[in-house]
Amino acid sequence: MTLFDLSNISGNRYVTVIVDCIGIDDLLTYRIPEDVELQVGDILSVPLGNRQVGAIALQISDTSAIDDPETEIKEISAVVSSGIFPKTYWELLTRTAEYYRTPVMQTVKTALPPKLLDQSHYRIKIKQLDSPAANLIVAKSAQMVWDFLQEHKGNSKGLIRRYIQQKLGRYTGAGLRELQKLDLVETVLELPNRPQPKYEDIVVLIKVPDSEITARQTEVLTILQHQGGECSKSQLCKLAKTSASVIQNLENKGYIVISKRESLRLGGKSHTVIRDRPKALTPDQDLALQQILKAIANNNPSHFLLHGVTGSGKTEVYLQAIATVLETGKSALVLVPEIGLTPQLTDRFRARFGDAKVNVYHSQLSDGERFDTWRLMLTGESQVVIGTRSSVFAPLSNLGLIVMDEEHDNSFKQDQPQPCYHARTVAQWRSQLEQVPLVMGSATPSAELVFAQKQQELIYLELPNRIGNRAMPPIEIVDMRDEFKAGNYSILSRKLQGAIAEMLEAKQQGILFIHRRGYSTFVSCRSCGYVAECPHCDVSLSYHDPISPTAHQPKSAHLRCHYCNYTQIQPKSCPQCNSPYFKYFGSGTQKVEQELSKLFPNIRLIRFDSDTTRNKDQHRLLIDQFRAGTADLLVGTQMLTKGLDIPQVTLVGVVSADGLLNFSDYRAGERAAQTLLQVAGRAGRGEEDGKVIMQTYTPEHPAIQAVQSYRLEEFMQTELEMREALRYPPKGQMVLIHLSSENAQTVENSANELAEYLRQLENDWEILGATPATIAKVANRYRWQILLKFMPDVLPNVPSLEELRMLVNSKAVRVVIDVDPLTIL
Ligand SMILES: Nc1ncnc2c1ncn2[C@@H]1O[C@H](COP(=O)(O)OP(=O)(O)OP(=O)(O)O)[C@@H](O)[C@H]1O
Ligand SMILES: [Zn+2]
Ligand SMILES: [Zn+2]
Repeated sequence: MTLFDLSNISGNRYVTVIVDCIGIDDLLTYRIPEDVELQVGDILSVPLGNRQVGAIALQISDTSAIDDPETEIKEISAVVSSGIFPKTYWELLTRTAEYYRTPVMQTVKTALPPKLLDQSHYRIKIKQLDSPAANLIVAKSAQMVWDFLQEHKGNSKGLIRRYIQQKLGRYTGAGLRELQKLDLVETVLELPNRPQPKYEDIVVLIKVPDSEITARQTEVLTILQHQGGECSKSQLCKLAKTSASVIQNLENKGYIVISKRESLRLGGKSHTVIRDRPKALTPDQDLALQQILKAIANNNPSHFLLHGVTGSGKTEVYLQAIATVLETGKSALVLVPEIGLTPQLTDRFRARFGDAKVNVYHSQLSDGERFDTWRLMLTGESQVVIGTRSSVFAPLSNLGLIVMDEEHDNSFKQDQPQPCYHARTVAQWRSQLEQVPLVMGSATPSAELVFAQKQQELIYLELPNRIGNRAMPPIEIVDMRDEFKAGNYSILSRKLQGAIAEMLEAKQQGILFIHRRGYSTFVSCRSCGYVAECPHCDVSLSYHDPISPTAHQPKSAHLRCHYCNYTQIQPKSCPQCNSPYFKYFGSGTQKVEQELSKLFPNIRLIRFDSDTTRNKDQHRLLIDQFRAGTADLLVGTQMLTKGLDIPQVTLVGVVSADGLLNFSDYRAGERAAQTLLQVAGRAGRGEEDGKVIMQTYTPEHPAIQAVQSYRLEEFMQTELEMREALRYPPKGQMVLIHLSSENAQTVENSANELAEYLRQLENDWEILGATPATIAKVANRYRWQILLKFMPDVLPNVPSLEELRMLVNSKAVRVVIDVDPLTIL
């Protein structure tokens, strides 16, 4: 405010806040008391009705947003905590809200863990016990609070703010304010204890048993030998049913050595592992690392694409870059597609940096765990945070590097709740705001990054070969039409059957991939063609065998809706014509399982799909079992494509590539090529060579051709040219507006009216729709959509979610806005 600005003579300042109160999503405005200093992002306590609630300061200004002079603007009660967020944090959140056309409040809720604003997590501490400033206390209230704090000075953690408030009531706010001004007290967010490293005794065999020792001692050493010559002392005691003294005796005699080693919590359990050492890099890895290190050293917000075939050592490059970041006392953020599916990755980080340095953050954590991890990030200590998409908002204050692994993965995009943000887009902003490099890695880069590379907006780093120059497994394409002609009606081609037989013979392991679209098995009546449909959705029900291993499902054969989970028992006869004969369509995991058991009666299978992996530890368990060799073949869906690194796998089979290709979506080709190449990359990662067999009815499809030669570059170039011509993303931009309602007519009318209104706005955009969604009804809600297509500079003209809600103006219609949708089906 300048001296001559008369608009605000009173010197009032206002703050716009979000409050922590269920049901209140609006931004509220409060007056800032004259003697209070505020920063955006401060945590406040404000009056709301007759309560005090937590709030976050979002915007500070000289003018209030409230025009009505009659409205009384209340004062904030207190600043609970100041400066706990990184400076640019709120800018990142507001930019996200703006771009994704969603209210700030909703965006903030996505980013912050629950209960953050709860005052009981904040403590007041005396800064210096006998500070002379204590003599300067004037007000009675300040003196009361000061005396109260003195009384409790024995408590070194300080007092919970709410507790002081309970004891001293209305004096607290004003009193604390004065003490804070005199710099006598400080507010701290209570931090949970960081887990301390645990150590364990490890026994290592150094001399094989000989005639010098007793039979019992020989037995203990033999057991140790069977454990690979190394295991923890406690485990050896258990396995050999012996005591610590017997083991000590063996050390004294020189057969073993006992040493302490850090025990790491891998996959939730405690494991004692050798701390992993950095590997000597290959020249390609080193070249990539050097460029990243240069950007780190110069705080250069460069964006890197680390393009490396599967198994080329990308993770090793991340690890070494992060080691440097940690050495300089800064933190690193590592974004991964789905933690549950990649426990191996987390393990590798823990093994390299130790438990205490690595925090894992994802949505499967409980509220309490999330809150604790969050607070650990706020300490400002140097650390690595590995997490799924929402960790792009991790409040690390001294960030040195952002890594995004498998950047092409669709799970980086949020579909609900809104904002429907893409973590890659947000990560790019964050890199710029915080002046840190961003490394995006992939074996199959997304069209967005290929486009950015063409525009020279990123630095391209390549790892063209697998570690140890291991060959990429050759990919054989089997034309399923030929199988049919040759009289083979099995879902498995002769070639794939042969390869499985060979694999079993050689006692190797394999993976069979089934696309999720082909996952469903439909049941239809042989005489009248009746197909059971979900009563709540516009889809057919899928058949599930009675042998399901999860407890959630009925014991008998049943039908289930994959959209709303509606389940019913498979009827004994057709409800339409009473015929008892049904036909089973599709090639779901269960059907493939049955076929395999028929062809190879002794084959040991593990089924890996959303039926068998309901609970969060199940993924890991099944993968661990498979790794340990308890099965020959892992049969599963999409989930198998992600980062699975099992050296014994020599065969990868794709039952049908067609489900991926036959999509009307403009991204289908890109997605199919990426998925198939990722699946192929699971084979031949160990000593033995691998091979891949892909079954399809359209071997001539360009995506299949590209995958077979392991070269997506040309394919992606053609894709991009095609999309550019149509002004499709990444050159153009899209926004999808979804409307849904339990009332079919209401939603249809609203959708049509909205589309009509948008057309009249005459922006430089194309409007497609309103049309019913591909699946027109889900969980009893009728769904319509409107697609906007434009060049990126038009985005700010797209109505925001709030505006759309006003335009639709019907409580019965739910509106969702999806900027940069990944599917427009
Ligand atoms: N320079 C190196 N020397 C020896 N081994 C290495 C080196 N770099 C990586 N490795 C090992 O090679 C294997 C593959 O490396 P890594 O997992 O880093 O590859 P990746 O590109 O991340 O693989 P994917 O994309 O398939 O997950 C790992 O077992 C890793 O420990
Ligand atoms: Zn029938
Ligand atoms: Zn349903």
